Amino acid sequence: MSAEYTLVLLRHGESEWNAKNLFTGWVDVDLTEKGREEAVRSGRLMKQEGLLPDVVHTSLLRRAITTANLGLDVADRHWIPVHRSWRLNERHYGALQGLDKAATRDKYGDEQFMLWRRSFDTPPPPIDPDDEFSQAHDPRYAGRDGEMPMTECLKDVVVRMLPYWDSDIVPDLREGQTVLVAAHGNSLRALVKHLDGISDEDIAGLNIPTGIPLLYELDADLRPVTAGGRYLDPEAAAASIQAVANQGKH
Ligand SMILES: O=C(O)[C@@H](CO)OP(=O)(O)O
Repeated sequence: MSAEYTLVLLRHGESEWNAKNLFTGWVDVDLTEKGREEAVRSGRLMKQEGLLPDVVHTSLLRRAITTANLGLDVADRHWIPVHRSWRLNERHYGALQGLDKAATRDKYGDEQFMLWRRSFDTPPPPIDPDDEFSQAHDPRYAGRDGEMPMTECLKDVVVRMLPYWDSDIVPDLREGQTVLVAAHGNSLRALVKHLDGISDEDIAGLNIPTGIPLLYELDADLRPVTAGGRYLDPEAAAASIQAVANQGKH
């Protein structure tokens, strides 16, 4: 299999709610200082590897948008076209948005906590539209009434993300562009599941680190030449993956 297309996936740097250990989902929190440094470093890594994106796709959330901006600036690619879609947003965490992960684990137990966090098809309870952490009245989603999630499991994310992959990202790849997708832990898990053909069970064990570019070289059928792709800094990725997996533990 020879590499035909170049795709770079980038989860945003550490967010304020990652640092506080809160379920985030669609809540539009900013990066921490550490998250900004991670974003800058991601740009340096791309530049060092000569991986220069021609186009970037992001979610509608600040942490992904700012990560892409900071990284691309360092890589001198601040000028490339940008496309944004709610379909790349983080998984909507329903009524868990804004709750402390460790307290939620203590209250509901390990099994329920992991079902909500990592099972493929068990969504958390839906959020009340008038909850302070609901996006029901957020103008960026105006007119999306039918499509506006109140909670999502990973399966739901796959269903809403894949149409954008097919309609917007794949055509850029087929044109031979190096494509950067700057998104989120769970929207990228959905994409990686699709690319690598990971089963509904095994995807539970896959975590994406913050701020480390993940390179996928794809063959003519858009299949990864190397399963799982390659992190540009594998050591930092391994440490960060462990930290994500451990979230919710005291
Ligand atoms: O809170 C969230 O939105 C996500 C990503 O930060 O967390 P988790 O890794 O627990 O799915």
